Amino acid sequence: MTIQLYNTKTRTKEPFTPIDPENVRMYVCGPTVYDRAHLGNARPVLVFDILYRLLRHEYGENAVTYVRNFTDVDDRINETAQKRKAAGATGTLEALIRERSDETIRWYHDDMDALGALRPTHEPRATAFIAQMIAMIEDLIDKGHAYAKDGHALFRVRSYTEYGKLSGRSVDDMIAGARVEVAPFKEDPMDFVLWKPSTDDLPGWDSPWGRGRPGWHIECSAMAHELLGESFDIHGGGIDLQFPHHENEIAQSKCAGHGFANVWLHNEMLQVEGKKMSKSLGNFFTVRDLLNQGVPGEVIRFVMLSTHYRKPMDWTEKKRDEAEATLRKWFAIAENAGILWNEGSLDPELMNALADDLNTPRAITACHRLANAGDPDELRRNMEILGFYQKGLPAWADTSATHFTQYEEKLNNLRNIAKQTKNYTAVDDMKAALIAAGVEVKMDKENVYLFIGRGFDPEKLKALQ
Ligand SMILES: Nc1ncnc2c1ncn2[C@@H]1O[C@H](COP(=O)(O)OP(=O)(O)OP(=O)(O)O)[C@@H](O)[C@H]1O
Ligand SMILES: [Zn+2]
Repeated sequence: MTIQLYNTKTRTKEPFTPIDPENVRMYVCGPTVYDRAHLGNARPVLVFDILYRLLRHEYGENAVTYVRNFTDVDDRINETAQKRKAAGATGTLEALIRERSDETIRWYHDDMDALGALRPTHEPRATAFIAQMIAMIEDLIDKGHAYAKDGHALFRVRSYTEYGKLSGRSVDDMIAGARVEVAPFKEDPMDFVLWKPSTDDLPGWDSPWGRGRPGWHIECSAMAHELLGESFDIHGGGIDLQFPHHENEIAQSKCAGHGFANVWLHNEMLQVEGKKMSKSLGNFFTVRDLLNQGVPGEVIRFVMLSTHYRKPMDWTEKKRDEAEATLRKWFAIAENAGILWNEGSLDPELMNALADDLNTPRAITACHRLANAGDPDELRRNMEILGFYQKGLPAWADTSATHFTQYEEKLNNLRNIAKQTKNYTAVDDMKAALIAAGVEVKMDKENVYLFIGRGFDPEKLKALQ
């Protein structure tokens, strides 16, 4: 199978050839861990999860190294820690900063696990690689690509003639269009920060330029180099990072003499009314908000994969409902799979779609066809590669009749008693509790029938026992 990927660097779809098929290497820019991830942040996670699965399928489970970092040097993390300290929290500021990053990472894992995203091979925290960042900056200064001034280290953008190639802009256009900061310590307004001083009340690390902290861009260059080597195959992230973040990563790494990434992949944005969902615009909701509203992780995943990653998309109730209905149908078929469901091959149309620059909408169409054909083993196998079937059948889609029998019997008994006593309170109460647990209740003269409804919560159901 030939995997084709759209390389932002060349603006063409290219056949993918790894440097070393026994160790295919991918780096994706991860989150700044200051707060819960919003739904937009989940898009790159799911897109690169599909690519990770595809590469593992093609080259072998142990032949792919996937690195996604945590940016844990950030003013917004510090602010929360400072507020907690001011409110009387015990511990040093460093400890409170660490606590904030730790809890955000925990949330991130919980949320992305719920979407069925596999954990990357390495999830480095920037603060664990400060020494490598300092070494890389020193090297750039030695080579004349960077300079130190007033406690800062800056990258000399005009020393790298290829600057702007990834995003297809010239340095002068970028100066005209971008918000470049003019500062007394800069030779040129385009130059960007590799290292900056820290104030006494904030965390900092000793460096040849004084106590300070790294700029955001050097973090990714240093971690990618340390964990993936001089050259690697794929670098990914959202299109919002193409400039300046990725442009700067390339400049730093190339000038340090590294080959860096061969293929650049960028996912388009999740939007709200035509605008990027973002923290700064305030037009966001978190993955956890949706999960708490009873939207299953599989449904979120389905909606996200229904649009090709290079197209902008939005989240709508209609998409959610359709995704939920489709998955219910698929799970109802796939749950009848036999123990050897994993033995057969994957559907060629589905695999071709994924190999064609991760065409997940076409892969989903192929899955629809398999569902209509009705072979549970085959459907389950193909749902698995799309990540819909991670930990067995999800409770919300469990349609097995026995699941509800005890509750149906109990409600029926209550009704029989009520028919004698003419007091229906207990029946109405149980019905209300079932509905609150997301169960649909239907009754005819003889029987009670229960079905899984919207927002089904097995825990609430258990409380009714
Ligand atoms: N609306 C979006 N749609 C798709 N991807 C997004 C969106 N917003 C951010 N991303 C991606 O999420 C990842 C994590 O980004 P980062 O931590 O910088 O986001 P953030 O600063 O929390 O978000 P914001 O951009 O809302 O301020 C990056 O790969 C970024 O490209
Ligand atoms: Zn990055």
